[in-house]
Amino acid sequence: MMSNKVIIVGSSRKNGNTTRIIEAVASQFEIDVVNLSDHNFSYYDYESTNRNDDFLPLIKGIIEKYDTLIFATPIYWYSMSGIMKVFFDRFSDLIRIEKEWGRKLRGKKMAVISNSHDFESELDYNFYIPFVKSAEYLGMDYLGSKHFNADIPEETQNIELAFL
Ligand SMILES: Cc1cc2nc3c(=O)[nH]c(=O)nc-3n(C[C@H](O)[C@H](O)[C@H](O)COP(=O)(O)O)c2cc1C
Repeated sequence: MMSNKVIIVGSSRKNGNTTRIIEAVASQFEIDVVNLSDHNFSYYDYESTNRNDDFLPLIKGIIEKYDTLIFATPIYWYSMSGIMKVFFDRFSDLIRIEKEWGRKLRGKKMAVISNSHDFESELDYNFYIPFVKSAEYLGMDYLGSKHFNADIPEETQNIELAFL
């Protein structure tokens, strides 16, 4: 069955906490997964000299196939992971050189899955603002977020995702 939801994972390690949590989410909810580590793309370039790297085919494939994009990232320095930030920066290509693809994001849905060694109630800063504001800018509907404590493996059993 083709799912119209995809989890886009961006972590500095491929077999770490984020991947483990997302494997559990994906199997419980039958959601496809794209791991950014499987793709080669570089940080945003105003000259677009990297226009032939993996970013454009990757995002176009995601836009064509899915209506809900769930971004999964560990918390690194109170922010999304570096690879996820680079992926987000490349959305500027969809605003500058591939505008028709940027417009196709309008009306799609965005959600976020984060993890760290804290409980969600202990996050005393708004980690999710870049996602909320980016969704708003891109015309996407922000559904919400779910935070996992990577030290509590039981959290990945019987997961409830309020945003789905
Ligand atoms: C570079 C780096 C920065 C981190 N910064 C934070 C942080 O600001 N707050 C926090 O709670 N945990 C922080 N952590 C811990 C990670 O969020 C946590 O270990 C997470 O589960 C790692 O997921 P991963 O295995 O997919 O990398 C950091 C870890 C790394 C490697």
